[in-house]
Amino acid sequence: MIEMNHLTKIFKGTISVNQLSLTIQPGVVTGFLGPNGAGKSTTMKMILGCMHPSEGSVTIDGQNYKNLKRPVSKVGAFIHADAVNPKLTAKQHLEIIAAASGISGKQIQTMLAETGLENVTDKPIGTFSLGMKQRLGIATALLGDPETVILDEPFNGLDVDGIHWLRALTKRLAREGKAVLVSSHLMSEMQMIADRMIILAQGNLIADMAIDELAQNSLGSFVKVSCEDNDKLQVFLTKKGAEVKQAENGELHVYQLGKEQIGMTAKEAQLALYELTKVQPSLEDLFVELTEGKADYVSTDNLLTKGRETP
Ligand SMILES: Nc1ncnc2c1ncn2[C@@H]1O[C@H](COP(=O)(O)OP(=O)(O)OP(=O)(O)O)[C@@H](O)[C@H]1O
Repeated sequence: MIEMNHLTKIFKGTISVNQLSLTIQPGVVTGFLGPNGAGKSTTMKMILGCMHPSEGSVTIDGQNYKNLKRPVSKVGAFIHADAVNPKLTAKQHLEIIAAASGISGKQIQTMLAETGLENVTDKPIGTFSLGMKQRLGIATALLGDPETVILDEPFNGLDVDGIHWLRALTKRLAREGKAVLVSSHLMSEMQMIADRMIILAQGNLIADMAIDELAQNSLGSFVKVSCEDNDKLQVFLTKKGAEVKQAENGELHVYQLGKEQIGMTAKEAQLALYELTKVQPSLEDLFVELTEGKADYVSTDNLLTKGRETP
């Protein structure tokens, strides 16, 4: 489990991560979503002790990363596909890490099989495609069978098979009870795998909720309605307190009233309904809605009094 408490990073007066207080729970896949420069990588680097917070703190199972007794069994991370020596083979790369961390050779074979790299174990990493390097990075992260798994943009460069494989893998890791934090720009991908979603924009927390909750809380969900006289129904629905927008094709998009209430209102107005469909916005719609106008950089004045820091 990862716990952040007012976690903040300031680079030369600019806030990159602003007062994040969050918990990444075991047993679930938590999606970490945000546009370029939102602060996802900076947050992950602070979790992993590669960067010092300017303010606040972050712990893994109650400890700072540097105080963890056997870090490989606590947390495994994939941050950069290129953070490897290209002259080494995949097997040599994993052997070096395993030797340094007291991990058995059997576990190397398991990870090579798990990540689909069995046939290229003896090839230099420099000859690998981006997708193969991603797989190797994930194998490295999982080598110590860690309780917490952090994957930064793991879907980059994966082909269709790789995407399916990674979806299944992240879900399985969560089912095994691990805390799985996955960052991505790909909202559709996050929708497929995440149980919970953390959304950042310009370092600020925009949302931290279960996927279902996120969709329900959105003002964007509505009921699509069509009947024999849409104009007449619109008048009736507005009287009941609904907000109604008429689309270009004439159908009504009804907010703040449920399907049953809309159906009863149509019955009252003696109108035959042709369509009554609840429309949940996609994660992409939600993201636009949640970040709109809320992502401006906040003033750094207060934080700057507590110091500025470079990495
Ligand atoms: N070492 C650094 N020095 C100065 N500014 C930095 C440094 N690292 C990150 N930043 C700034 O912090 C902000 C957040 O960057 P970060 O890489 O964490 O975002 P991100 O959400 O991971 O984006 P991306 O998906 O593009 O990698 C950006 O404005 C970035 O320019």
